[in-house]
Amino acid sequence: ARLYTEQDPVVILSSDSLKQTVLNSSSAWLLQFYSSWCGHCIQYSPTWKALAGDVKDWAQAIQIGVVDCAHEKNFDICKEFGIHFYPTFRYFKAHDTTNDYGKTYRGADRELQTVRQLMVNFLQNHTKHDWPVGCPPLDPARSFRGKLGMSEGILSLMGKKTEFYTAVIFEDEDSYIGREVILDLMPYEGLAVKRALSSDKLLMEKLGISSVPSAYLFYPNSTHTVMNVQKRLRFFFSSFLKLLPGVHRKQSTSSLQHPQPGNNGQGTQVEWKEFEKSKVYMADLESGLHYLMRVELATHKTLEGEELKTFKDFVTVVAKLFPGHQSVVKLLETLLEWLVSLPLEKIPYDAILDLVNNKMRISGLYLSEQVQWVGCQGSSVALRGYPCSLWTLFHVLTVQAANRPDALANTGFEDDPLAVLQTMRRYIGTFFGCQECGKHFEEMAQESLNQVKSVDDAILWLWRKHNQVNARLTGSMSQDPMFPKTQWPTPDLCPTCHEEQEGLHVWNEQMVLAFLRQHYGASNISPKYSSNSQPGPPAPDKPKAISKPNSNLHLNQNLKPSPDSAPKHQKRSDTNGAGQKHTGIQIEARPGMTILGLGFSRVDMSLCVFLYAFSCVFLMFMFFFFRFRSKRWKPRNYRPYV
Ligand SMILES: Cc1cc2nc3c(=O)[nH]c(=O)nc-3n(C[C@H](O)[C@H](O)[C@H](O)COP(=O)(O)OP(=O)(O)OC[C@H]3O[C@@H](n4cnc5c(N)ncnc54)[C@H](O)[C@@H]3O)c2cc1C
Repeated sequence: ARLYTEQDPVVILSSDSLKQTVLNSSSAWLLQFYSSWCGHCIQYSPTWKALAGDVKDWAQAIQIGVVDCAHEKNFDICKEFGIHFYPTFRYFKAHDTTNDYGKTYRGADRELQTVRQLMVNFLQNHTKHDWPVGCPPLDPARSFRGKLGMSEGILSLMGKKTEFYTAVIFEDEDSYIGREVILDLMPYEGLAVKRALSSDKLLMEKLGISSVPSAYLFYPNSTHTVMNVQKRLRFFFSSFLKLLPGVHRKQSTSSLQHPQPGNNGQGTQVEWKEFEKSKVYMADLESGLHYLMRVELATHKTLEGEELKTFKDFVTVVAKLFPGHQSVVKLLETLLEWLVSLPLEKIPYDAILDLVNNKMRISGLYLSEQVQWVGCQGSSVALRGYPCSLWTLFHVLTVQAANRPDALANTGFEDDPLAVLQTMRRYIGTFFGCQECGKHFEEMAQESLNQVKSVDDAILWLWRKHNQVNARLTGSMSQDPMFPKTQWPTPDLCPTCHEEQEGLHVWNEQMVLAFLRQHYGASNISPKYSSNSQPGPPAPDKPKAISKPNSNLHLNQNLKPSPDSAPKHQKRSDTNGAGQKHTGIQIEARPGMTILGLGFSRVDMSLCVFLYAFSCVFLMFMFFFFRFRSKRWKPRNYRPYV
């Protein structure tokens, strides 16, 4: 199942329901945008469920919801809300009509109590104009103004018959108990709960309160006394009050709770695909690339500075090393050419998406939009998938860098054994949705990446670090019970990788290296289940010619890369282009293209060419016509005496 189900006390939101639920709502909202593949989201889900259960009586004031950004249905909405990392926590004020995308909580402390207290603070940030319907005042009791302020208000209850109980929680100013008890009792009728501060000495003295927190109760029959609870804790105060005779839960509360939209169409049944453990599946790599390009990166509205550089380097490495189907490789190469030929320092991601989606309809470019996890499929839709495919992709790339030493020539990465790992490090640190994973990975890189001196070292470094992560996550909640985290490759996959020395298990790293080169080599990648398999077979493991940028491909031929903006490797590839093989990309008659944001149809383009040719012919004709006329005119009008 997905991380959250209808049985959980959270409201599951999706693209269909998110906006109409949280914008202009009568209550405030605290949403968690998560990704079901993100280990930290998985680990955090029990806390979030516990929090939602703990504050479910606060629903008239503030509600807890979740949005799964890994669900295809929610890709666009998560992009629109600018969700870059998971989990992202967003608050939405009640009655907010500004259509904004909420306020992000960036604190590192996500403990239940901290988040609950933040919810209280957030509620108090409302003004009296946008105060959530049904939420009682949370400020210290001062509703009756008089010379003595709040004391008089509460003291005026003494000896007075009322229709309901009034409970007053005495506490220090920074304590949350009073406000939490007020919110806990919100759906109950027959009593009012107020908060008073220990700084109100007069009131404390009059009611005989000597320590805080404590509670004082005014009965409807005008009697009053200190509330006698076993422990002065929120739960004890709240339970005591809920059990008072005559105090009932209001009938209508449940109707204010949001209906769970029938699993949101988030089907949990996925057909199981048979696969071999000893193979790598192209479908996983392509699904991973699809998710990376169209979902993970697409949450960034624009790419500039370091982000743009990281993206360009990532595309360079993948375009040159990805042993995929020609259609995918061509798409990556086209993207790379386009990126390096653009003089822009800032690129709107939508423009990149247009290319990834081949809006220009260049023949033979295609990356499937279908997600097909095979070797990376999980026993439930919430497990494995994307992070598994990302590991697989980078293992494949480290092996490709070793198997095809010339592949990165003229890219600025030639002879750099760290090309793939540094690119991965920067990608994971900059774009990977699981920020905590990125931090751990960065720590590992800082610790030992400088020890990598060859492409073989790079293969082994990534293998070691992946095993380190496996060891850390063994038994964690993100572990799929069907695919337990182990030190990999297991003896059944590679018996010679394992040895024993003095009764201790040791790796035979030479064997591990040989195994990794075979396992992640192009010939071990199965095309089974790949939606891209039709356009052409996967590229073989042989060295590939370096592509010479095809000038026809430049979206804007007038724009030459400025010396500063064109990356070093591109400048080199331009000058060394002679003798290099053509990428083989053929441009079909294009039905349309976009130049500087203006769309041109095929008819527009044909008209331009036609008019251009016609005006040339016309000008030439005019030139010869007048020249001929002037020659004839001169002798006829020659007057020697003038
Ligand atoms: C860079 C990175 C850092 C991450 N950090 C964290 C983290 O800090 N906390 C967290 O909860 N999750 C983290 N994740 C996610 C986590 O590592 C898993 O990817 C996720 O839990 C899915 O696990 P899985 O069972 O599919 O196997 P994965 O660990 O994703 O492995 C995928 C496949 O790679 C192969 N494999 C396994 N081990 C190795 C190895 N040592 N060398 C080569 N191939 C191997 C196996 O065939 C396996 O099926 C991270 C992911 C990435 C990409």
